[in-house]
Amino acid sequence: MPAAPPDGEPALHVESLDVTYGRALSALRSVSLTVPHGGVVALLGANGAGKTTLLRAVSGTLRLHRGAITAGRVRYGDTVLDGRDPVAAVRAGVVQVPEGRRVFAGLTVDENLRAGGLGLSRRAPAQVRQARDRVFALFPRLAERTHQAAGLLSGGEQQMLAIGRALMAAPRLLLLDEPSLGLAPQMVHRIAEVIREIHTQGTAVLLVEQNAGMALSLADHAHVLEVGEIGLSGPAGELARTDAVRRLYLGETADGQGAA
Ligand SMILES: Nc1ncnc2c1ncn2[C@@H]1O[C@H](COP(=O)(O)OP(=O)(O)OP(=O)(O)O)[C@@H](O)[C@H]1O
Repeated sequence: MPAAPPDGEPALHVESLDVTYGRALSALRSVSLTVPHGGVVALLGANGAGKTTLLRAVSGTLRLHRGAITAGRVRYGDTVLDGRDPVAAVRAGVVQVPEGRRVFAGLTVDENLRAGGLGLSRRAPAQVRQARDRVFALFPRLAERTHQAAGLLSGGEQQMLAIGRALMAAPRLLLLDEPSLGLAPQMVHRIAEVIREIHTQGTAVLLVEQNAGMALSLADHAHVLEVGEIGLSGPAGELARTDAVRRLYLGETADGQGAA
């Protein structure tokens, strides 16, 4: 892995990015943002705004979905990422947890975790053990279920496993796509705590969330995507106070009350 930039310095650079699917569908237009080393950045937006597409462009999984970068570029430090090579992204230290907590249902918890470092050059068993210990410290429930088939875990536990599997690659930047989707409030709270802990341990996070309240409480900085373009950007606390974000994403009515 290349050397990390100093804390707080931009590490991920998305520069004037255009992405299309197939020949015609333009999903992102001239999107620019940065994620600082060790920072948390939230990406909000309505369904279909292009949030997942942006994560795919960074994690190198665009091509799997017939998408391509047609202008601009993505780089992590000095490494240019072309949207087509997930292994290059993992080697640069960038790992995505896809939406829908896709775990290997027929494999055990332990086997799922072992799959997490694949693509990296062979690591010493001690390094793998260290990565797994870190995951188990964050998610004691997984430690109690190492030999259980992942498909038998609850939804929240599967989300923990999906995050844990990504952490096995010891990322510098974790891309999280809707980690709270479909989870009970208590589990959403737990996932938020875990994201905070991951950040405290020095991993940067780019967080896509429909739960804007949670995302803005975790992030330093946030962007709102509107139909493929960045509409609003700013410090998370400031964005949370803008009328548009309060109404559209935090469920407040025009008189400032919470929606029923
Ligand atoms: N594989 C694909 N092929 C064609 N079009 C796609 C593909 N994936 C996404 N799109 C389109 O690209 C646009 C952006 O979709 P994307 O999934 O990135 O949005 P999103 O903000 O993540 O939405 P959601 O919150 O619903 O997941 C949408 O118009 C969507 O229909």
